[in-house]
Amino acid sequence: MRQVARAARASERALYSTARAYEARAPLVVAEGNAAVAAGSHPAVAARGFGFAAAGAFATAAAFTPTAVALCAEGEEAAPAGAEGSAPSSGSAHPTVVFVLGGPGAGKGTQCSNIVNDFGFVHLSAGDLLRAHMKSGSEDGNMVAEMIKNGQIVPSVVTVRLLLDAMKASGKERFLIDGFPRNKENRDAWEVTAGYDCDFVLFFDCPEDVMERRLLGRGETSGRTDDNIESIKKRFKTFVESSMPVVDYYAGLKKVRSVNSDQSPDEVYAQTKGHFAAFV
Ligand SMILES: Nc1ncnc2c1ncn2[C@@H]1O[C@H](COP(=O)(O)OP(=O)(O)O)[C@@H](O)[C@H]1O
Ligand SMILES: Nc1ccn([C@@H]2O[C@H](COP(=O)(O)OP(=O)(O)O)[C@@H](O)[C@H]2O)c(=O)n1
Repeated sequence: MRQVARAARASERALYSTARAYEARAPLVVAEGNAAVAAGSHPAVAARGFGFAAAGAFATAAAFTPTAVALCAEGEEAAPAGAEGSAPSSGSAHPTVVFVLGGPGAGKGTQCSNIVNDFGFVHLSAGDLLRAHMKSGSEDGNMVAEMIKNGQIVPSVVTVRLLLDAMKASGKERFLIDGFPRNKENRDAWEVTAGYDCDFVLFFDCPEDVMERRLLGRGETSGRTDDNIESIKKRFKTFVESSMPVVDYYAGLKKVRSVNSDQSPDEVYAQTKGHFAAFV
């Protein structure tokens, strides 16, 4: 099984190189520095001219994606990572990546800080990276700002590049990737561009009314354009329609480690850290 998975990964790498080669023929996608993962699924982006090269590139990405997903289902990461507290085997060819998911206000950022302190992970929040990108005067800053305010998911071509650049810049090997992947396009883009899947998903489960109360509380000081009731409702809708299917997908692979986050921060952390016992 391991040999099969290794051989499959080698062929995935070969496909990935082909995707890279394709990239050279897709100028607008290259302008964002990403592989054959395009913004084509996002009408707002197409309307803003992101989608021009995307149509062809997206078709290519779609052709690669089933391979990556099949590997994810069969590969050797899937089985061991499902075990509570297990760490990836030593000599792993890629960094340890934990995707941290949960609704807006579920407490992802709060708990990530605790894990960083105790288990030596680097915390990368996709939302924080996007907000910094939006303020950096980048060409697509206005589009990102508008999408965040509307609770929409920014095209993966932007987010995956920000995440991979931040990982590289850190020089570290263990990452909590918070608020990502937020939809299927995010997930597929990650697998095609990074070339490997997460080790497991840490999922914070919290009722909507609790999250709403927390977000309105956070909004009193956060200065965030989306911590208001109108944006919050839109974010909840996006979470249910686009993000929960990703959690369900990983649950099907037995990669989800779930925590009830409708408790005090200390109680939530007591549960959370149990999932990281192998990383002490
Ligand atoms: N377990 C908890 N109980 C009560 N409030 C919490 C809890 N966890 C986080 N908070 C607060 O709720 C708000 C949202 O938490 P945060 O960690 O930013 O969530 P997320 O990153 O999932 O959006 C913050 O103001 C935070 O201080
Ligand atoms: N993978 C991601 C993560 C965040 N985002 C955007 O950033 C916003 C804020 O995300 P966040 O993770 O910082 O905040 P929460 O909604 O979890 O509190 C989302 O509502 C999206 O608009 C995105 O487009 N793609």
